[in-house]
Amino acid sequence: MKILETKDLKKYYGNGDTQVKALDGVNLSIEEGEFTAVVGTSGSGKSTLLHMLGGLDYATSGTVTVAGKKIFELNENALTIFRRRQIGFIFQSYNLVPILSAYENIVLPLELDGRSIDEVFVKEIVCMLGLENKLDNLPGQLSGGQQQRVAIARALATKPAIILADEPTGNLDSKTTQEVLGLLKLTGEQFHQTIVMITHNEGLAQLCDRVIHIEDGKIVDDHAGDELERQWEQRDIPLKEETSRGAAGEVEDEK
Ligand SMILES: Nc1ncnc2c1ncn2[C@@H]1O[C@H](COP(=O)(O)OP(=O)(O)OP(=O)(O)O)[C@@H](O)[C@H]1O
Repeated sequence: MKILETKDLKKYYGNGDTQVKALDGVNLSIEEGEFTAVVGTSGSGKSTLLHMLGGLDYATSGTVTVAGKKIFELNENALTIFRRRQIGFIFQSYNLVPILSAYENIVLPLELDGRSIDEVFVKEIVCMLGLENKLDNLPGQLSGGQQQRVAIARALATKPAIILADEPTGNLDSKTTQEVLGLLKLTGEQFHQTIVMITHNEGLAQLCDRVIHIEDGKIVDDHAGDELERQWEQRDIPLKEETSRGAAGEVEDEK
């Protein structure tokens, strides 16, 4: 089932000579349960695309349809509620509330939405992510990898239609990156989640079901992930080095 679709999606910033076409006609269709990586050089439009998919901002033109709903037809209040219920966000900087425990952070979006907490489901997520002994810790008492696992649990707990991850392992060392990404994949599969992840790391992108390359606000390539790379958990192979943020050519060469 198609869970996410964009049609001729455009986002322009500014006017006249200084206008930036951050997204310039993106057509994208994502099936439920797919784990998609969005790769591109700095300034190519990745974050703008994620913001549009998550309804954090309105587009200049075009549509985004999430779970059958054209999100830009919603007014700001309705969009906020839709976002809270249907989108799970995972950011590079974790974005946990420092004065709340790991458990309180995980269930916060449910509480903000006045929803009851499915304790059995939350426990299942927490156990899969290996957080059962860390639930009382404040974020400051957790490692970066643990904090990101809390953020993954928080994103999963609301059972959103899609999870959007912006460089979720950007602040982690390579070993923790593998661990956290492996857990994101595993929990995504277990709970049949649809995940769209921005990354600069071509090696990480190849672990996903699908890899989309974006340049100058346009999709320039869209292909399946590397089947061999995706079996890295069993083979314990090192990931490819991170691609350069600045060089468009290197991303192309990596394919
Ligand atoms: N609020 C804004 N106002 C004006 N221009 C913006 C704004 N947000 C983004 N841009 C511009 O839109 C283009 C795409 O930016 P975007 O942040 O989507 O790129 P990105 O691929 O995520 O980059 P990075 O990898 O460096 O985070 C850039 O040229 C950027 O300068």
